[in-house]
Amino acid sequence: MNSEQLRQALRLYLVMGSSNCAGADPYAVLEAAIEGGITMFQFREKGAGALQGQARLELGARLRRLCAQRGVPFIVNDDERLALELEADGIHIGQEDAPAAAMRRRLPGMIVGVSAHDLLEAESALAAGADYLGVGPQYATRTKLDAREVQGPAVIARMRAGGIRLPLVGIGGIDAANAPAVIRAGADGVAVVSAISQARSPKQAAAELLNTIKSIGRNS
Ligand SMILES: Cc1ncc(COP(=O)(O)OP(=O)(O)O)c(N)n1
Ligand SMILES: Cc1ncsc1CCOP(=O)(O)O
Ligand SMILES: [Mg+2]
Repeated sequence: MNSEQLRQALRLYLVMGSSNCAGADPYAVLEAAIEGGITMFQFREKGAGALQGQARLELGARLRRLCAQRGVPFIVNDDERLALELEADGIHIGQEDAPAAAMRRRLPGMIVGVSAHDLLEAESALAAGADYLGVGPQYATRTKLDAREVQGPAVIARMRAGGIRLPLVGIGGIDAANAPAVIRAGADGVAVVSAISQARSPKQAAAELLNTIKSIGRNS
């Protein structure tokens, strides 16, 4: 996937694990979200109540197959071994995870996404060979209890003004109402958990977010 294709894939990025689905079946939630138009998926089986071991692997394999059937890139959060086992399209790592340069070397051909909270981290991720950045939390989030301070879209504008041209998504507390500010600040797309996975209709929520993003267009 070239950088322009990756920008397109990042437009509406669903990040989700079984504990984010308010009791609903994660397979059904992902299927509905794909019907609504999500363009990328990250398997993030993390936090209280998350599946472990074989159950985690089995759910990951089912979600991976669904993404492959529907042509949606499948990314694994944090776990290099799981990414290899599931033949993922990529991995997403944060500042507290394995170094991006090592992932780049050890997972040839995979997309490597890196979390960045400021211009310095964005520059380091770029130097380490990151393919895209996840920047947040943009707004208050109840999904990630150890999230850093809320940054607001201004952090994305600062990265763009500082010369960061990498494909980039905002994450954290994003919904259809505030997504336009994130895109206008220079993001290629938005990454969301609860706005889709906990919506009454994940399909409708995804479709509404995608329409909103399309109506703004890209700025970077
Ligand atoms: C697209 C995207 N951006 C940021 C993150 C957060 O990653 P990280 O900081 O490693 O935190 P955890 O998700 O691992 O708790 C992400 N997962 N995806
Ligand atoms: C994984 C992650 N990284 C920064 S905020 C966040 C959680 C975003 O979840 P939500 O979209 O429900 O606020
Ligand atoms: Mg992580």
